[in-house]
Amino acid sequence: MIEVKNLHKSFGGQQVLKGIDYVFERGKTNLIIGQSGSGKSVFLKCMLGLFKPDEGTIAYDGKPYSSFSDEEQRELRKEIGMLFQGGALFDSMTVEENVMFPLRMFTNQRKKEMRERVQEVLERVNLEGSNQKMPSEISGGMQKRVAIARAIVNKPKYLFCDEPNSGLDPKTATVIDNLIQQITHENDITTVLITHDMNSVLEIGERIAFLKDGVLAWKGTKEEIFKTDDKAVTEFVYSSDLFQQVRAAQLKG
Ligand SMILES: Nc1ncnc2c1ncn2[C@@H]1O[C@H](COP(=O)(O)OP(=O)(O)OP(=O)(O)O)[C@@H](O)[C@H]1O
Repeated sequence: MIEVKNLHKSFGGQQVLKGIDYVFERGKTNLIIGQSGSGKSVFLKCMLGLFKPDEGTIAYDGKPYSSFSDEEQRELRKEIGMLFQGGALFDSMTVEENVMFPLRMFTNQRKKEMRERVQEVLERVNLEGSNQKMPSEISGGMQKRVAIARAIVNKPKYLFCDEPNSGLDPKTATVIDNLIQQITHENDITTVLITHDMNSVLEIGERIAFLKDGVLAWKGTKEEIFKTDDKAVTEFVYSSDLFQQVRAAQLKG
């Protein structure tokens, strides 16, 4: 669980986050949605410790980050898995080397142990047999699965995903969404996922935080987002054809 209280962040004179209170639940896919420039990435970067909030607290399983010692900050970094937009694999490394990278960085495991763990996670993302391939030799969807394997290889407590679906066709995007959700449930991870994809909202929006101009304008579930009359949310989600079609079907049925 990640508990955010009264989070403020400005750059120069521009207030980007204006006092956000929110709880990201453990074992759930927690989505952050909102228009471009609403502050989603800045919010994520505050939780990753890349930006220092001007005001407010972020607590990881009950412990505020501001009270962490240097050692505890290092420990927290080990407990975080990150899935970057575009996958961000190392092009010059094989699939196995990519996935092994966090183990080399953060553990003292022997090669045999690391290889066994890599094998386990590659099997989990259905990529057994691809260990020695280079990223350029596999499809975009497979690259995302390698990136997921790398993000979970260290058994993270927290998984942050920045638009994990970007650049994928809708069917592959759904496979990736479902995989992230299954892994979140299986391992009881607190998963925070930024998305622009309304299909993801429908598929895995167990908890949704809607940001508007740096304010948490609405929160709820994928079931609730169809029922809300909140103007800011409806304006945003019904700009998507998919939502309009689902709403029309609901009204008919
Ligand atoms: N390092 C920075 N320095 C100055 N301003 C920044 C910095 N990072 C973000 N901003 C500003 O904060 C605002 C919110 O940006 P942010 O990237 O969080 O939006 P977003 O909701 O993630 O948008 P998008 O959906 O397009 O990725 C923008 O006006 C942006 O210019």
